Amino acid sequence: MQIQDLVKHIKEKKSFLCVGLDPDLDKMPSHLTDSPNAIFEFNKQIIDATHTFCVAYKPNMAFYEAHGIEGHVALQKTISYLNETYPKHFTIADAKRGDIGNTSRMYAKAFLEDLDFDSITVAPYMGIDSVEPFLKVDNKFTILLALTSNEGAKDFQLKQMQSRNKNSIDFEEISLFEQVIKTSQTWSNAHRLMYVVGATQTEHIQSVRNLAPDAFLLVPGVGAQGGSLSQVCKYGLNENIGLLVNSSRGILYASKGKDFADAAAAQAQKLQLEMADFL
Ligand SMILES: O=C(O)c1cc(=O)[nH]c(=O)n1[C@@H]1O[C@H](COP(=O)(O)O)[C@@H](O)[C@H]1O
Repeated sequence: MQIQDLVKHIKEKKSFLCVGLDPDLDKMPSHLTDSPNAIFEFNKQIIDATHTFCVAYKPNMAFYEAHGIEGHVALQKTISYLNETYPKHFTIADAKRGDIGNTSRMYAKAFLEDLDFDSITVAPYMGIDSVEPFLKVDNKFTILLALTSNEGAKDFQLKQMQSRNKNSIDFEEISLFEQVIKTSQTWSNAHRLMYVVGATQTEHIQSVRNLAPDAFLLVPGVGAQGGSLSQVCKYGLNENIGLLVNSSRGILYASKGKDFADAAAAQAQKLQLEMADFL
C-alpha cells in the first residue's frame, strides 16, 4: 500500500482508528469458543462489524502463537480475509521482531511477503542491520518501537543520554527513544518508517513530532490502558493526519454476549466520531 492511499482512506472515513485483533479465548463469548475455528470466526465477525469505522487492523502475534498451529492457521485466514475483502484497510503484523540481518530477512519474508501484511512492528535495539531487511521491502512499512505505552518504558527508552549533532562538536541531552528516532530518520528508505508511541506518553508526543514531522505514528493505549485521544491528537496530528490510534480490548470485549460484534461496532463508532472532530 502507498501512504497516499492510507491518507485518502483516512479522509474518506474521517477515521484514523486501528482495531487491534488480540483474540483471547477467555474473554470471547462462550458460544464461539467450542468451535475449532473460534479465533478466525471471532475476528471475522469483529472485522465485518467494525470495518466502516476504522482504516487499519493490527493482529498481535502473541495471541496467535499461543495456540500453536491452530493459531497460525487463524492468523493466515485473518490476513487473507482482510486482504481479499477489505483491501483498503492497512494491516499491521504486531510482531515486535528484529534480529541480526539474515534472520530479520526471514521475518520480513514471513510477515511482509508470504503473509502479505502492509507493515510490521520492529524493536530497534539491534540497530541498522536488524531493521534494514524490513525497510528494503517495497510498498511496505516498518513500525519502529519508539516510546511504548507501558510502565517499563522508563527503564530504557526514557533514559537520558548525550547525543552529538552532525557536523557539530556540541552535545545535547536527549532520551534514548529520541535517539532511536533521530538515527533511524537518517537510514535509507526512512520514508518507509513509522513509529510506535504510547497514548499514555502524551507529554512526549510533541518531541516525537519534532524529530519525525512526516512519519505516521502508531499510537496504542487508548481504551483499556487509559490514554487520552484528545491529547494524542493535539500533539500528534500532522498535515497528512499522521496518526493511527489503536484500541484492542476496549473494542473486542465490549460485550461477552451474543451481541459482541454489535457492541464492538458501537465502541469503534464512538472512537471514530471523536476522531472526526479533529479532522
Ligand atoms: O506495538 C504495539 O502495538 C504496542 C506498543 C505499545 O507501546 N503498547 C501497546 O499496548 N501495544 C500493543 O497494542 C495493543 C493494545 O491493546 P489494548 O490495551 O487492549 O487496547 C496490544 O496488542 C499491545 O501489545
